[in-house]
Amino acid sequence: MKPGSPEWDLVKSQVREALEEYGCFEALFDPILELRKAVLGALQEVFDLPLQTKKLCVSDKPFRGYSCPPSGVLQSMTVDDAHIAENIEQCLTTGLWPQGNISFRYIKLWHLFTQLASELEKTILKMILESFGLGKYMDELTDIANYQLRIIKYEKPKANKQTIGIPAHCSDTNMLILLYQNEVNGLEIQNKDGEWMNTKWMNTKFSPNYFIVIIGECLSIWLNGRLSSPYHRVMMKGNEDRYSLALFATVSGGYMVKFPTELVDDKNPMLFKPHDHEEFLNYLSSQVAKGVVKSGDLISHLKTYCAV
Ligand SMILES: O=C(O)CCC(=O)C(=O)O
Ligand SMILES: [Fe+2]
Repeated sequence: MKPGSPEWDLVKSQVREALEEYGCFEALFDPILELRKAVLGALQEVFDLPLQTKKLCVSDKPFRGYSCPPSGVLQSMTVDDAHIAENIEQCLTTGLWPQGNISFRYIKLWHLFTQLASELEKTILKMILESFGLGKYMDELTDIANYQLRIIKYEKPKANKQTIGIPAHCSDTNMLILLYQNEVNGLEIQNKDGEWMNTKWMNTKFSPNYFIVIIGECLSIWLNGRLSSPYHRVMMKGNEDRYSLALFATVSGGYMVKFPTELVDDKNPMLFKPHDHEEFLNYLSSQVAKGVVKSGDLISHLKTYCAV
């Protein structure tokens, strides 16, 4: 799709409409089909490793590395700047397979996945910016982009009872989230009337070539509150494990997230102070450590942090 073509303009207006109404949409993206089997197979192999091995995937930055919250339903591994293959290599090779070998296949796969998904993300971001007449900021936001890749496993419920995979939250503190999953549905997104819509609502038949795209808090703040991040959660039922890959497109530390002046006028006062995103994550992590912030909190920590 060429920027400026009639098709581009049509999709751009659909993206804007969907984000205003739901804060999310489904994007069909065929190039991902080539990687699907290998990428999902690799996820399964990684999460099948012993717990002590997975725990070796660590990071000195908060909310990266291996994580397994107490519920035991969910496990995840997050790599920062995953568009740089060495970062995936460092997480997998030094952490999980010090002897190399097997990990090189995964590095290539996840790097390719990140590259493909980030291309899609850039197209979507460009459409969003253009729809607000802010296309000139695209280069700046591309320069400071950080693509975090999170791989996630949700255990199938025990005793066939529905369980919570991730509690409801609207607090993904990034620009855009692109979610890709195996055939086990479970993601639910809340609409403006407070009703939970599952992925079936978005796609009556599961299709292996789609991403769910959700707007994150950081972009909502950058847009001075013009679009909002929807509450979403993962509910597990049935007798199969769910695997998903989340590409969190975020901003690099050191960059001050500040909305463009075009978005402020007499009718639209400034709602948020500029912030350095990495500083915010350090602050949030200290609040989690103190027990002040808990998983399942229904507030937007970033918006509270930046509110004027
Ligand atoms: O796995 C999914 O589909 C959702 C993941 C999610 O919402 C998150 O990691 O914040
Ligand atoms: Fe989320």
